[in-house]
Amino acid sequence: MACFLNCVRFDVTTTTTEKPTSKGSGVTCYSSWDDVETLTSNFSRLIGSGGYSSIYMARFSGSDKAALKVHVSSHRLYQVFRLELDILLRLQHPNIVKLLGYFDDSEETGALLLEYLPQGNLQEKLHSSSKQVLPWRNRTAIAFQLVQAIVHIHEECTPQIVHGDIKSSNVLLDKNFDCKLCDFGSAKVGFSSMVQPPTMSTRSRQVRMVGSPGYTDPYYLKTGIASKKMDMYGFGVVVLELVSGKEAFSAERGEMLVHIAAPLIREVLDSSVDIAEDKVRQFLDPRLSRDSVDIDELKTMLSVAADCIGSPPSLRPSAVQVAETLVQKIPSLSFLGCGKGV
Ligand SMILES: Nc1ncnc2c1ncn2[C@@H]1O[C@H](COP(=O)(O)OP(=O)(O)OP(=O)(O)O)[C@@H](O)[C@H]1O
Repeated sequence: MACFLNCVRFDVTTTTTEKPTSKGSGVTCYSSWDDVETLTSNFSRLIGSGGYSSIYMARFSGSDKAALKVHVSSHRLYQVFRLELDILLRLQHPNIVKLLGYFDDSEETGALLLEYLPQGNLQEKLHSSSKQVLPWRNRTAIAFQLVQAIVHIHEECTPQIVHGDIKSSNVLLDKNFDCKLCDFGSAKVGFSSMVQPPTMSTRSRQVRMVGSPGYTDPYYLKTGIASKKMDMYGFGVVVLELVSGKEAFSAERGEMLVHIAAPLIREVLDSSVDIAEDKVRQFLDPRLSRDSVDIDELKTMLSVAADCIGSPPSLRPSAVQVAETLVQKIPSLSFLGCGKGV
């Protein structure tokens, strides 16, 4: 799909008398903080929070549910908001969270009004103690939809975008468990494949470099060089989560999933070894019935994850290559209409 490029930067004047305006893109620009309070019924229901923001339930156009992401009262967080706003204004893709509106005081407070995803984030879905187990076919579809979102930002947008923080809590699910990538606050814009981040203060450098435990590309940690391949690393970890049902990082045990999976991954990458079916199945999320999962699909998911977290980054596949592999080797994806456009 062609990237939505007709984005304009809007200068917003904060007054309490102006009415919200709908721009050509269908994105509403709210000019008063009162509007934001009204949308969220005075911030009455918190539905999520992250390192940079708080997310509240909102009502859009008086009735439709929406999510309001607020970055308040800090110049640094305002810059994160501004970056995310500029990016979301450019993006239009079925697997990327949709921007409905925003508030911007041009100084230190910003808010993004986003479509509401009722099934929350993938991390909660996979790792909470809820009895509801995400079926295998949804897991393969989520992997495929996520990689399509990455194809869009890496290859179809001008300038290209590296997300910079691919992880399961940044994958939201709609009522059909279709996935939407969110949180572009760590994105890097405008490079073809690799770029060294600009010089940063020691403090902000630490914030950026540490990343999300369990998901951060070791190559990025070592060099500070961001690239599309760091997104592929994060994607590989999410696929390991989908397969195993294990968290990317267990604070309790101080364990990273990539380390737990390492011996199996080594065998998967060693094409001379035909791995025993039993060994592969042992890695599968124990909440899934073993018989419900086709062994070849399981091997495909593992081998995609193995390639994506491999070293050096230059040998990792592109998002386009992963999308092609998934659709070729997991026939159920074509039945779901997932193969379109690949
Ligand atoms: N549109 C939405 N619909 C439903 N829930 C949402 C929505 N947007 C965000 N959330 C919830 O809020 C959480 C945090 O959102 P998000 O990752 O955008 O915030 P952040 O401050 O950028 O977090 P991070 O610490 O990852 O940078 C999500 O994991 C999800 O649970």
